[in-house]
Parts: sequence; structure tokens; C-alpha cells
Amino acid sequence: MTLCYQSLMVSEVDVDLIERAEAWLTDDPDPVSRSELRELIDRLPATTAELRDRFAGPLTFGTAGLRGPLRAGPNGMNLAVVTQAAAGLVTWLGAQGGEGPLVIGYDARHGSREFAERTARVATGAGRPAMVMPRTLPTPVLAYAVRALGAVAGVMVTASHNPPQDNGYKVYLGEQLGGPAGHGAQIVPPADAGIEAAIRAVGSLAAVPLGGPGTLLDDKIFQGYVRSAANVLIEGGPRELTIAYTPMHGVGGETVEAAFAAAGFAVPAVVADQAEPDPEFPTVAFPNPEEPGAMDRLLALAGTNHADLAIANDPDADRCAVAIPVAGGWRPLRGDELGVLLADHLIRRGVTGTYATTIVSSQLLGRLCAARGVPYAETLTGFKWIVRAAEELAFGYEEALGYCVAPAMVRDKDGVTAALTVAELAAQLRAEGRTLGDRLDELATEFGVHATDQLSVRVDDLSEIGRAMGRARQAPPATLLGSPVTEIADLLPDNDVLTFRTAGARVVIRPSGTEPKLKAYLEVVEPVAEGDLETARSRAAAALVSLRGEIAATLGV
Ligand SMILES: O=P([O-])(O)O[C@H]1O[C@H](COP(=O)(O)O)[C@@H](O)[C@H](O)[C@H]1O
Ligand SMILES: [Mg+2]
Repeated sequence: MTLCYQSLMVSEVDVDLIERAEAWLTDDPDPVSRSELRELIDRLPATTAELRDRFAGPLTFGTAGLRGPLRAGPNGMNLAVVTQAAAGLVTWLGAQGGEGPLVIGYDARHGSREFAERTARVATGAGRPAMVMPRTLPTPVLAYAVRALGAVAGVMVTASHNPPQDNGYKVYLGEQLGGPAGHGAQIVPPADAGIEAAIRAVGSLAAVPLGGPGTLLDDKIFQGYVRSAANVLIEGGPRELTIAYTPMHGVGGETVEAAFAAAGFAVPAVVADQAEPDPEFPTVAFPNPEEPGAMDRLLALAGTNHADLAIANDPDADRCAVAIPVAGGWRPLRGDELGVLLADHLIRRGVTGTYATTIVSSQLLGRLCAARGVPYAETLTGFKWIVRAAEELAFGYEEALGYCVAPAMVRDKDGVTAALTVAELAAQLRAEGRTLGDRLDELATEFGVHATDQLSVRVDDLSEIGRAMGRARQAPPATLLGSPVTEIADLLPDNDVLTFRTAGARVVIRPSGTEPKLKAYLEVVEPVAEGDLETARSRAAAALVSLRGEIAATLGV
């Protein structure tokens, strides 16, 4: 290859970079990506940093699959990367002796459908049957389909709640390769590393055979999901409830409406300008119900309608956020609050099996389970771990607004069945003249106020996260909120997770596996003296504010 790019200014490293970029470009099946890279090369050295970033490494399976910005090169989501990922996946499935079809779903993001179709053609090209979802549908419908269709594996093209410029690739295994607890769950080690190795071993993309489009699934899969979702609830229970809902410009709307109708609820009022899928997510800064302001339109609608409950899904509808009416407005529940409400509800309903959450979620679930004598388990962050906590899983949740209320139906978090179950609980309480807030008060009085918060730092430069973690490791706090730190637990080298504990507080710090963010999960526990919940709540709230400041100082952020 002749290199003539302003040779005086191009260093040795850049020569290597240009060679890699040229090689990738030549093999890239997408003309738009090719011209994007060509332009970056042509504009060197001004584009050195950008080009380096594009080739900094391949995307890897993080907390929830491959995820990254839509852009050309190995460190982005594009047709070349998807072709390679699909080819690696089907090779690995074959090498493992996996039998059965690959089922493929997609959300409404830019590129999602094209990536799903490409995945199907790579599968059929390798002789593996492919089944493609009939239209844009929620992630939990794909996770359901992996189980319901006896698939060898599943792929969901989605970047969930990430910004519009991102996309991603979630991979699920069927029972044969995933085992009973991993049947229809997202991949974990060693499968993820095995698949990554197979992806790296894919040679020229031009040599990857492309077959037909696979089988387009009909509406039966959707109807099957809706029926099963409605069956998660107790038939004939109270259904009187006014609900406001938003799919947040994502794909949850149709499924939620159908599931609520099938379960006997009145169809929720939907935020009109967020009802249809829109890859630009035009009315929200980030389409993530955890982000400030994302639920504003929902809460306005809930207020106008005098709703009992406001529910939001994230754009791929595997998360569920809930807000409840309080004096003078609406209060979004934290994931930990809804998690313990749902667990408490299922325990009362007599649902047996293990109740699970993650090490970054509230400690209240463990205390509730101990008091009620039900099995409890804790796992690393991510639903791929939660659902494997036990084969006989009753329920799993994580603080990041994820809930699995029906593990025999969907072995992943499911924002639709979670919405139905919280509606069932709210309707039941309403029939008794009580509210979700009342149940939270009872639980806090019994177990103490478990107040949680998250310090989340978004970075432009990923190395900032490593530096902040380094500072916390080198100079951990001796005290927090005036109490001695009694335990420092570091999960390195296996997991980049650091925990500090005092008598009344716990802090867990880790980098996000899905976004360029550092996350510190804060919890303070404040006993309720003589039934004075208000005092305990305000103490806990003040303590959280101080703890946030102390941890920010420890991290230097
Ligand atoms: O994006 P989703 O809705 O699929 O959610 C994904 O990301 C969340 C945040 O992960 P992290 O803290 O590593 O960014 C995880 O808790 C969740 O289990 C995972 O499925
Ligand atoms: Mg999601």
C-alpha cells in the first residue's frame, strides 16, 4: 500500500493506524461507512485523534452486549461490525454443537432493522435457520421468543436507553447452550469471551456467505407474549386504576396497550408526542427514565388525568419507571423502592423461589427476605447475572429500573410485565383504600428507611474513570458521615467494583458497562424510632446529600 499522506507529519504509529484503516475500509460492505473512513484518512493529521478512537479496539460485550456509537470502524456500530459479530456468533454456535434457529429482534433506532436483517442473512448463509421478529418490538418479547421458539440463541438489536447516536447488540442463549437458569438469558463468561474470540477470527467480510432473509415471524409470537404477560397476574383481581404511560419514543407502546387490555385494565393514557417510535427521541435529552426531566411529559399527563399511577418504559421496554401521586405533585420511585414493593407483593402472593438483586441495589430486599423466610441471592450488576442467581428464581430486580417478575416467561428484565404487576398491586391497594406510598411506609417502619441515591459521572475521556477509581483505591475514606469505614471490599482483578461500608451506610463504585459513566451507588439506613417515619426520612435524605459530597471528594469528580 502506498502511503502518501503528508508524510512529514505522520508518525510511525499513524502509519500503522492508516494501514489498519485502509484494510478495514477495503473490507467494509457499507459504502457510507467507507466514505466516512476515507474522509477521515484524507483529512489526516487533523483527524488523528478521531481515527485513533475509531480503531482503539473492537466493541466488547459489556453489561448488556455490544454497545457503541453508530460510526464506521471497529470501535463503532455499523454494518461491518454487525456482519462480523453475526458471523462470529454463528460460527461459535456451530462449534458448540448448538442446534435450532437464531431468533432476531430489533428496536426502532437508526440502523436496527438493517442490522437485524444482516444478522439473519449471515445466519442463513452459514446454514442456520433465522427467524426475524415481525416488526419493531420490545427486548423482552425477543427474550420471550428465545424460550418460546426453542431457539439456539437470540439477538436483539438495540441500544436501550442510550442517546440517539448509539446502537447495540444483545445476545441470548437458548436452553441447550445456556442451561436451565440461562435459558433465554443474555450471555455471560465464558460464552461472551468465546463469541468475542470467534468474532475476532472472522476473516474478510467479503468471504462471509450471505443467505436468504430467514423466516419472518407472524403475529403469533406477539400474541403469545401478550397472553403470557396477562397470565402473570392473578385472574379476577381488582383492575380499577387510572394510568398514564409513555414508551419514551421507543417500541413499548403497542405491547403495553395490548397487555393491559388482555389483563383487564383500562388502556393507559399515553403521552401523545412520545407514543410512536422515533430514533431521534426528540422530546427528551436522554431517553432514559433515570435521567432528570425524561419523565416530565408523563407526569404532566398523569396530573391532568388525575392518574393513580404514572409508568414509563425505556425505549426497548425492558425497564419500567413508576411515579406516584404525592401532595402537590408526583414522586418517581427509585428502582430500589419499586423492586421491594414488587418483591413484597409476590411474597404475599406466595410466589416461591429465590428473590435476587445485585450488589449495587438496596440491602432492603435481603432484610425483607430474611424476615419472611424466603431464599435471597445477590449477584454482580446486570440481568444476565440476576437471572442466574438460582434455577428456581421467583423474582429479580436491580436498582437501574429493571424487574423480572416472571422468570419462567422472560429470563431478563421486562418492563411490560413489571408495569402490569405494579398496576395489579396498585389496584389491589386502591380497592383497600390504600396506596403504594402506604406500603412503602409500612416497609420502612418495619425495616428502617433504606434511602438510596446514585452519583453518576458522565465522561468524554474513558481514562478519567480509571483515574477516579484509582484515587478511591489509593486514598479510601477513613470515615463516612462521621462513622468509621468498617469494610473496604475490592473485587479486582475479576471485577472493577469497590465497596465501602460503615454501620449505617454503604457505597459501591463501578464503571458503567453500557455508557461512558462512573457510578457510585449510595445507601444510608436510618432506623425509625417510635414510628416517627418523617424524622427518619429527613435524616436519611440529609445523610445522602452529605455522603454524595464525601464520595465525590474521594473520587475527585
Ligand atoms: O441498557 P439496558 O436497559 O439493557 O440495561 C443494561 O444496563 C444496565 C446498566 O448497566 P451499567 O451500569 O453497566 O451501565 C444494567 O443494570 C442492566 O442489567 C443492563 O441490561
Ligand atoms: Mg433497556
